[in-house]
Amino acid sequence: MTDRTSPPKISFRDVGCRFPVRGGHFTAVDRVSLDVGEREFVTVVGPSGCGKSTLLNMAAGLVTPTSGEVVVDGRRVTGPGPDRGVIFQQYALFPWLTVRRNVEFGLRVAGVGAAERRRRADEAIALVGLGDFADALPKTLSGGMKQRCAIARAYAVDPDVLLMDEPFGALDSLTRVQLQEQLLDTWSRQTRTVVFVTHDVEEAVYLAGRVVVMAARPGRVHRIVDVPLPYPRTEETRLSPEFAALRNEVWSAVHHQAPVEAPAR
Ligand SMILES: Nc1ncnc2c1ncn2[C@@H]1O[C@H](COP(=O)(O)OP(=O)(O)OP(=O)(O)O)[C@@H](O)[C@H]1O
Repeated sequence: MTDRTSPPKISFRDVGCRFPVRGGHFTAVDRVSLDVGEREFVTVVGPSGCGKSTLLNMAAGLVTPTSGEVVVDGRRVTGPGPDRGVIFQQYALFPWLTVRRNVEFGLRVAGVGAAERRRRADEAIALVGLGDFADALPKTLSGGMKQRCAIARAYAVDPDVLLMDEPFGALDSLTRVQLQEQLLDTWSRQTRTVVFVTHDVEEAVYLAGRVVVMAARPGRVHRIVDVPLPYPRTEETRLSPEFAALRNEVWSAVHHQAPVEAPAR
């Protein structure tokens, strides 16, 4: 499904990010180089604080790199854009708007006319299985349904790239599995490139064609693990010995990272 021979969809080119802290700087991401192909599904895992969100936010244009650059479709990222949809762990829905109005919001901002807005919103709502709840307010929805709504909002704008930061992190494991399957199903039918940050090694392997394992202090790419399991992935995939072997490999890469040596004085 992925074409890694054509020019990359997203290129992290020697990208770094330092945040000012009292008395100096903290290097959150250090010289990361990574190409993500058109239609590729890449997951990013690593210990807490290793810079996963910062990396994603640089691709989203929400954080500016302090060195290097992120390039999408050959253009340097200088800010957010409709070509990149971002989904966070917190649903960030407007509580006073119905599901449909929430989903229409980005389209309204983009100046899409009312009829087209409605059509695209309803299509995205149906895609995430919320068709019966289009007129519901967020407070009447479960956590999983709220997250489906947030995903529908990103889908409606029809971005080429989906940047997802722990989108299922707050959900119970059953809902999480359902949303993983729905995401893969949608991804397989569309032409989207996905970068998905997670703490969950099993989730990382289940979804991805490649898992990027990051290391902390400073945040950098530690290893990249190919996941040559065929799509569509199913329960059988999760129970297969190949899946278990890959999960163990990624788990070891995350949990047995060599300690960072103190810099030479
Ligand atoms: N605006 C900021 N100012 C200062 N330090 C920051 C800022 N944003 C992030 N950091 C630091 O950069 C490091 C990387 O943060 P980041 O949120 O990218 O890590 P992460 O891998 O996503 O963590 P987690 O898995 O816990 O969400 C952390 O040590 C964090 O404290």
